[in-house]
Amino acid sequence: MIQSDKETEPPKRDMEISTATNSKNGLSQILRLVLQQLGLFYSRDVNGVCLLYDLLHSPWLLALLKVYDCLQEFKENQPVPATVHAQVLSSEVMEVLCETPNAPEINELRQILEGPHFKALLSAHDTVAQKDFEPLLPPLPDTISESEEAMRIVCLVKNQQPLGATIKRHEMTGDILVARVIHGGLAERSGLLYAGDKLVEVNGVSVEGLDPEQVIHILTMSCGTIMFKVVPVSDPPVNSQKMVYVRAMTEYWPQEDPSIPCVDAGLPFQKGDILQIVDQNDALWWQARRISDLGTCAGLIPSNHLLKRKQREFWWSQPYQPHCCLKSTLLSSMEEEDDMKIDEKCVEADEETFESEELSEDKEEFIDYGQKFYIAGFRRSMRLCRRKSHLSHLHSSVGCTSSCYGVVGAPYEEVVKYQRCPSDKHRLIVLVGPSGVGVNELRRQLIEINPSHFQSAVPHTTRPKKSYEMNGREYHYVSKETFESLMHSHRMLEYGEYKGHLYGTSVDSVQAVLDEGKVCVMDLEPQGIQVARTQELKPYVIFVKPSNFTCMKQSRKNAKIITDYFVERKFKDEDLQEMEELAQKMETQFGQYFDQVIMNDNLQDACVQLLSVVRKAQEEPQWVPATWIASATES
Ligand SMILES: Nc1ncnc2c1ncn2[C@@H]1O[C@H](COP(=O)(O)OP(=O)(O)OP(=O)(O)O)[C@@H](O)[C@H]1O
Repeated sequence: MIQSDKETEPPKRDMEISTATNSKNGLSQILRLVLQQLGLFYSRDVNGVCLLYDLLHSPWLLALLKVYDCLQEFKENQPVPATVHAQVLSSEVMEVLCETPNAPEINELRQILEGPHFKALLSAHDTVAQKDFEPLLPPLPDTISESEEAMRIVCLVKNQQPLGATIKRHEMTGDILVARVIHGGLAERSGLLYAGDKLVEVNGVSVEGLDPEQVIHILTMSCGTIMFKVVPVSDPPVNSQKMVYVRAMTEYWPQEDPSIPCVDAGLPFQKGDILQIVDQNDALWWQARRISDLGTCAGLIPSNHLLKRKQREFWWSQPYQPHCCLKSTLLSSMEEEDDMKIDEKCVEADEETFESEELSEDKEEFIDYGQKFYIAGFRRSMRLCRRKSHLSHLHSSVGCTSSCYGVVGAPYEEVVKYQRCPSDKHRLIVLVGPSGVGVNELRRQLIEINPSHFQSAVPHTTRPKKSYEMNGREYHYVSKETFESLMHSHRMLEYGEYKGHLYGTSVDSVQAVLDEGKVCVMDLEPQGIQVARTQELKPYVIFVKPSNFTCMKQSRKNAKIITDYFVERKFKDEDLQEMEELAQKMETQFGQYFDQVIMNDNLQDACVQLLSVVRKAQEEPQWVPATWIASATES
């Protein structure tokens, strides 16, 4: 059939198509002309044309368009029925025919008028002509007892999806009530069931005296249409609350929660998920959707108050651990002593070697773009100081549960979409990752791509300035008192001690970069994220993650890590294992703060991804804590 069509008349030209758009010619006429045009491409075997040709040529589409054209025609002509009582007319004709003497034509007409199809046709005609589309209801009984409650019959067709309502038993009366109707579910979409409705019958079976579980069993066993007889609640609840968006600061698994009213209605979520809260009417159980699944029906989540209570209970039930999250990132003197012992045992380098290492690193801190640029914030001592706090954190956090941070803060953080105006300062870009994963390498590469746009913050130190250094370039050299005053006034994003000197990065150093209209890129220990999360810096946090051990072993075979011992050495298997382990811990403990995760396997790919993510962070709308925006408008 298609082949014969391919050989049909030569295609008509544009003239015909333009006349075909005249409404009188109808859609099927347009389709006919399109098919003729397509015939030309079909014979030339142009890619995809066969598919389009077959689709447009399908009999169902042609039939549909004909129906459409007919309806259009009737709409324009606006036909009016000659009579709205065709059935009555037909009966009258039949009566007349019965009195008429027998003749073959009269018998034939009688047969036609008595035929069931014809009668049905006349009935349909009258229904349409009288516009009588309401269903025929049985008349109301003459006597209705005053005490009888008004009932509502609700029929729902159960398909693959759940009904979207939960039930409970009234503590005093024992009645089975609709406890809640899930937003977007079948029951809610029907508009016929409300929280508080009393269930009387399900599929003709009385629920009086039954347990909610028994009612659920009846429902589970039913398929197809389910009929509920309910006594409607006198005041159906109206949800007038505005939609709220929150970031989950902890995780929740309904299957593991024995207190959830209905496990199947629960919404599991992970740290960092953005949730749309659609109903907070219940003090204990809210209804929410993940923003990645807004089309689905909502699920139950514990309210802020309930989840906090659960976290507290869980926390107290755990064996005592020195919770690292409550500690300062500053090393205790005891840990420092231990580290010194390790240094004494393993290191044969002296201060002089250290100095020359620092000197050699200085050379790398320049990038050449015809002109020399100095890149601050990559100093070995600063990185080693960070590494120490990193390791101390790793060791002290063994056994620290993932709920640890959740207990300290709220389980949900209200968020809003924030779009940075071009005149606003840039958002601080924070890179986080386990030691050696490539945080500094990526940061360095990003700055090298555009040093006039990306910049690091200049750290502070209490160590004396060396002869070849410049205040405000390698470091801001300050006294111990000044450093400590910055620490105590919370102006330090992170700080630590290395070889008896303090090192750290201040909010003001970051601000200085942002004030110049540049994007400040810094790496931070994850404990520092909370300090950096302020309205003034609006940090966008990127977690740099290692890939699996085998891939890392391959990609890092020529790479070197800096060590405590003033030398760079090749990666060992233990380094890669430790990196993987630490990355997992970081994700478990701090995943709620990560705006983006980048896997650093192939360096070039990771770099391209980083550039794109950083651009999006500055130019596209992002979810940020509502307090960042509220405080901006209030001030
Ligand atoms: N994707 C990669 N492929 C190969 N080598 C890499 C990759 N990423 C980083 N490296 C190399 O791995 C080594 C360690 O990276 P980097 O110094 O950036 O680590 P880091 O995450 O900053 O940790 P630290 O500050 O503790 O040293 C460097 O030699 C770097 O060039």
